[in-house]
Amino acid sequence: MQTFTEVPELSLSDFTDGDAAARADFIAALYEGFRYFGFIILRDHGISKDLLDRAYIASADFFTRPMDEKMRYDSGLGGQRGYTKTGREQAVGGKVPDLKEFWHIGQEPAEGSDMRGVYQPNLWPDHPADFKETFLTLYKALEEAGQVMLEALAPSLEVDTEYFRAMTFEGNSILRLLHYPPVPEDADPDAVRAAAHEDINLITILVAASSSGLELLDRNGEWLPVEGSKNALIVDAGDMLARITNNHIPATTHRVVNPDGPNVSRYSMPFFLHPRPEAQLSCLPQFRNGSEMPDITADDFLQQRLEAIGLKK
Ligand SMILES: O=C(O)CCC(=O)C(=O)O
Ligand SMILES: [Fe+2]
Repeated sequence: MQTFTEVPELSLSDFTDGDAAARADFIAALYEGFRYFGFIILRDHGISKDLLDRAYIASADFFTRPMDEKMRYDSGLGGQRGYTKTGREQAVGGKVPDLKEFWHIGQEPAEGSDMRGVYQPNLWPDHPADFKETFLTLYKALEEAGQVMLEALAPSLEVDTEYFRAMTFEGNSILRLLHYPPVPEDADPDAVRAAAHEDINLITILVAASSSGLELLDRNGEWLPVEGSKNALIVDAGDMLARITNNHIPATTHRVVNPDGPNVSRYSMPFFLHPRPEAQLSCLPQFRNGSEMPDITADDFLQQRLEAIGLKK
């Protein structure tokens, strides 16, 4: 296994527009970065700066509204749609909730799709006016970026190019708009912006945050800051990918620490790429060695994990 001291940064255009050699290099670098860290940084991903800027403006516009307005969109659906206030979600086994509030946007299957009605409907705030259009566009762009990343990973995992695209087609993916407010003076001393956790899903595409704080736990047990260049995407593997590869691709533990500089808000936007609910998370035959986890559907696994993090009623 290739070893690294920093999270590698890759250019997606090598894969999407490069010649055969550039594509092969991208495929190899993605695999090596994912294998070692479960994380890579992605630039030249084709998602426009204008869309990312609009998304950050719309997100900050919503989160700075009065609490009673935000609470109108508290769906009570176990936090899977609309607004969730601070104090609700905590990492598996955590003692205190994270210092964050967030908004969840789910899949909107195409007209005529047999997935219509399967997912909870999205909620949309009245303000800002471009919220729905902006985040449906961003959802689709990040979903496509995630599917391309899995397509690029497929040859290294010895699965068909279309394997992950079929598994995630109209899947139960979530776009999460996160706001970490300035840390309150009376915050529990143990509380952090996001306590150490692993993501539940296949992979996460994270629009690099408005400020630093994200750290991953490396193979030596040390916390390593993850800093993408401006407008880069951070891509990490979740438990579902670890499960089907029998931890060959690790779901790396990560966290968001409280600021040590100015105590200001932090915004980020992770997109959690999920399979379709009925997809089987069986370990691929090429990774079986007797230590693999039992078969489970993506939806059963998700429900177990939502309960563990306090987002299921
Ligand atoms: O805010 C970040 O940079 C990371 C958030 C995260 O890890 C998560 O929501 O799962
Ligand atoms: Fe995460």
